Amino acid sequence: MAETALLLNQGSLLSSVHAKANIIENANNESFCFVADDEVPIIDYSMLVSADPDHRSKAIQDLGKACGDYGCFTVVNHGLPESFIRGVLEECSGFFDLAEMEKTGYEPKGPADKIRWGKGSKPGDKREFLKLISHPDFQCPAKPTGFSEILQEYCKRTRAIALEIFRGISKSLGLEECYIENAMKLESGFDICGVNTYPPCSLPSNPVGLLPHSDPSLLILLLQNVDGGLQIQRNGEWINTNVAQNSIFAHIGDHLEVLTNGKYKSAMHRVIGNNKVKRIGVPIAFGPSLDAFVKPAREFVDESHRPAYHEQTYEEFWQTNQCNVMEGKLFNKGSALNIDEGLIFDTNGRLHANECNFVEGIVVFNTGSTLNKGSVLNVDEGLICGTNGRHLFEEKAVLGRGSALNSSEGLIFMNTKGRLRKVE
Ligand SMILES: O=C(O)CCC(=O)C(=O)O
Ligand SMILES: [Fe+2]
Repeated sequence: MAETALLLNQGSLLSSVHAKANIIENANNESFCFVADDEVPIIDYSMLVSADPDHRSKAIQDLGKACGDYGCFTVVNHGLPESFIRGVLEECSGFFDLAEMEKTGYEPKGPADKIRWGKGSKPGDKREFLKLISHPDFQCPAKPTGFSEILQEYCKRTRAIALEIFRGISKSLGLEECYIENAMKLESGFDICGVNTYPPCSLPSNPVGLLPHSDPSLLILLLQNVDGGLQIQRNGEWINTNVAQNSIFAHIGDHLEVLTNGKYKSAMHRVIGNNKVKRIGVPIAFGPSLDAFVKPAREFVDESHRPAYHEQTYEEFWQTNQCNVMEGKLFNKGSALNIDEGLIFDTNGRLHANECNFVEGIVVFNTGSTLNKGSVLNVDEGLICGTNGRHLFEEKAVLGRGSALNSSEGLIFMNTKGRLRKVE
């Protein structure tokens, strides 16, 4: 992997920065400094849309492997001009340069907000962010001049790229090209564009800029001004994403995981800051239509692959996760879940198979548990706690590296060397 993280645009965000080297040298051996020697697959978009069937079929094969093995990939040769990308990043940066009073008008007021601005409030969330609905009705702050226009154009052009990727993904799953598009009613897909900035962080204190999470939606395309900083988790280990100049990072969202019944899993990711430059990240999350019913498609369900996810419309999902736009997991803190005997959650609070076994990285409420139907669970960053009862966990459960379990209501589940331990 390249040691040098290149800045992708010019001007105030200019020059090159050794972000990766700084992080590793200064991180005091804490968990974030361990980065596996692995690289994110690259998808050549021009091959994916090629008229040559051999090129296209090779690209589809690569795409399927990337989705199945990594849950993410870097898109190159997507056709967006470099000057256009630079312009988008500059205008996004310009929004954050506005006087604070221009931005506070977009502070969240209620679930109907179409534009939200705010700052990360948790330790490990150093972002200032703007979130807006980019489809079906594009919403954007009017200032600075030119911001809305270029961002709208970017969202439109990126959407066209995302649709081609969805066609490739459908084919890679052995389905009709338009399968995902039709099943998820993407013509009226609910897309959210995020614009994030992270100040340079003072190392060697904890440099996490955004805590580990997966994103709702089907697919996320992310533009960033620095090559370095975004990490994804694979097989329990963090790997750096090597996003070369003018390329776009893509990762799978939770709802594609649901639709494929876990065949293509959403990518856990986080942002590590650097001590040189402010980072700009522009993720667009392409989601189903609000009225699309998202559940494991029958093509992915059989005797040995039972439906492993909750079924709901995309709108129902947002209704129970209103305040967490682009910030987390399918089931966030405060979600009220109806618990059936034997439901399984992974350490990110995602609902898994309805079986009573322990699997690596998965926490199971077994049938002997006094967590009853109707219990409310608060799920937060690997912390799983019941508000009305005991949890029974198998002693032999093993957690994947990077899991963080904490205390809950008198029971502590510790992740010491990856082993789950129950403390009375
Ligand atoms: O800002 C970034 O680079 C990534 C942000 C992200 O993962 C998110 O907003 O969900
Ligand atoms: Fe994210």
